Amino acid sequence: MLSSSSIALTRASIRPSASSSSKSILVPRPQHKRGLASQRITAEDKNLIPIRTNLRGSALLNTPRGAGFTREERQIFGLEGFLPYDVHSLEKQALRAYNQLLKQPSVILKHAFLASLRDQNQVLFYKVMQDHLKELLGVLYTPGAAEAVAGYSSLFRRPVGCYISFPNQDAMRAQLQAHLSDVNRTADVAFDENKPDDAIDLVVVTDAEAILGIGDQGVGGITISTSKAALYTLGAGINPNRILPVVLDCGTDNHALFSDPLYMGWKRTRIRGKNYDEFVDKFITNCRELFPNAIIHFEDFGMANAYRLMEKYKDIPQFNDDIQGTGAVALAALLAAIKVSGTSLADQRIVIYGAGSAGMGIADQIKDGLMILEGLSKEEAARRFWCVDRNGLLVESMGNALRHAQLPYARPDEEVEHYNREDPDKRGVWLLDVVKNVKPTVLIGTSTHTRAFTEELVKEMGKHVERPIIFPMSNPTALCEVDPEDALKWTEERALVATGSPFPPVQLANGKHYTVAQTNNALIYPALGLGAILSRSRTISNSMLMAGVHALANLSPALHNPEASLLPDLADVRDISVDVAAAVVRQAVEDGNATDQNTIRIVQGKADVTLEEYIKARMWDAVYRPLELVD
Ligand SMILES: NC(=O)c1ccc[n+]([C@@H]2O[C@H](COP(=O)([O-])OP(=O)(O)OC[C@H]3O[C@@H](n4cnc5c(N)ncnc54)[C@H](O)[C@@H]3O)[C@@H](O)[C@H]2O)c1
Ligand SMILES: O=C(O)C[C@H](O)C(=O)O
Ligand SMILES: [Mn+2]
Repeated sequence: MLSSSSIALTRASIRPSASSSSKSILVPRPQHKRGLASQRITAEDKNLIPIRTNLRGSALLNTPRGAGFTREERQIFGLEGFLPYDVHSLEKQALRAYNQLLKQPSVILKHAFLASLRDQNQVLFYKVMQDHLKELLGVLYTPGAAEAVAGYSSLFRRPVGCYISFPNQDAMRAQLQAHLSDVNRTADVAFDENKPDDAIDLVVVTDAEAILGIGDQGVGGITISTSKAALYTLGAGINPNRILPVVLDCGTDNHALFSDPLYMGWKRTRIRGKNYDEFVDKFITNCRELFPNAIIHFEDFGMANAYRLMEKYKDIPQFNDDIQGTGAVALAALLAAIKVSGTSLADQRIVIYGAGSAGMGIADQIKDGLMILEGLSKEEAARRFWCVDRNGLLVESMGNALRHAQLPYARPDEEVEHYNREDPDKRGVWLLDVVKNVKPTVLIGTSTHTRAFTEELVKEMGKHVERPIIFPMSNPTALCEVDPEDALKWTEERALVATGSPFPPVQLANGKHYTVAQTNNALIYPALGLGAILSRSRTISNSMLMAGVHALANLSPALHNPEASLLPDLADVRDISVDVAAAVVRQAVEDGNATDQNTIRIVQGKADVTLEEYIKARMWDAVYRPLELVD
């Protein structure tokens, strides 16, 4: 990503391709102009804008393109003796790298290969990923990332990202400043001048207490931050050099890590309470001061902290991906599913299994949908939900055992007294009882409880509803509540299914294939972030989220073909992101949240580019931009 306010090149100021002559590399720097002229830059032009570097010789190999350095660049930068003779295109390099990757025998080794490739040659890494996105997302991101996080300390080769550790917190500002200086030393940060306070657009931070469905992973959580960061680049073209992936090492309560002699994090039980709050607050305050334009993405915090922090920092540009990103993608899939089933949102009876961050985030987002789209009151909307957690259905008498976010959804105890129960002696009301009594139209899994949606349960649901909507959203794959193939089989193929992790298409009796939508927040968070960054939004509001939901739901293939996937393919995330980010930007402007004058003028129709063109022109591409020698 580049800073929208700092783009200042017009088409006329951009030189032809660097490979045309050695002189072209040495031409004087393009004239920088500020202001609205910059809106005319196009998606093609941006890749011809030179990267300026004062490095020479082998030092430049750290701004690597390996065999991709052109003949001219090799002469000018003194690289000839460092490289084999032949010049290889990025395409050829990508082919070689991909062939090497294929030789890795397991997902974890493939993940490690990709991590090394990213360290060695960022552009090549993104090119390989982009060329094989569908296949490699599952290696780099969910489910592959889970294994890499869990095995972090044994697999470690070199540090990536930013480690902020509780025992070192006194020097936190200096640590973050060191990262900022590092970013500012990176050649490919901005398309024009690199203003020191403008270099970081995005901070992706985890405290690693609730990584995917695999729990507390301590310092290994950095890999979820770096994986999510890579998705921002792949999915929304945010410049990878302008993203800071962070782990807040608050200790760990995972005893397996604790007793591992190779564990690399801080070997203490997790800090809690005041110590924790002050530590996080110090981090956020420093980020706001040092990176004033950056948005903050919270990832995989434990539920209690996740909700508290989201509320505490609601006035700054931040969001919690597990709560808000997941809620948004689930609502988009649900809007598509109800269209296919020919029902309305207000008609749904929704059972959520796993009332944690994701489950309650989904409930909140659907509740907002019911209020905005169907005109229901908050209370009426909340009555559409039955949430089941470890102790069974959430009911009012659970009192203090209910978490704050769960309170609106607790059912009156009288209601369940008359339930037919499998086992009336059990204290709680369990999922099967709930399904039998509620006869839900929608069943969502965010429980981490593998195969909890049993044959009996799914068949029971299918008895009462023509098109059961079943979203087993737990990640990674092994924790999914039901295999989509089973859900379809047990409902005579009537179910509308979407999962959090990728699943192959299911062959139907008629020989056709049912594509299972991957209802993963990766389909929306990159564009949400992009929209917030481009508009320099003061906050990330619910209405911006809802705008993103509608844009995503409108791209559902199922709207045109009821047999098609409920959501567009994650492999097309980059195109999807243009529409979603545009919707987010428009909403930010409409809400008065946007502060970037360029985007405001474009949305108001006062510029000669469309918002979509402008967004595409600001996306970072995996290409070798020409190099420009400076002293
Ligand atoms: N598809 C997506 O985009 C997406 C996004 C976020 C989270 N998730 C997945 O959702 C799952 C939960 O994540 P989270 O962040 O909400 O975690 P969380 O820990 O906040 O929530 C999990 C909840 O499930 C409950 N639970 C655990 N075991 C249970 C059981 N056997 N029966 C009933 N309830 C049980 C827990 O008590 C907790 O309330 C994870 O697998 C995660 O990967 C998916
Ligand atoms: O990381 C993912 O795959 C989605 C989500 O944020 C999760 O925690 O499972
Ligand atoms: Mn997550």
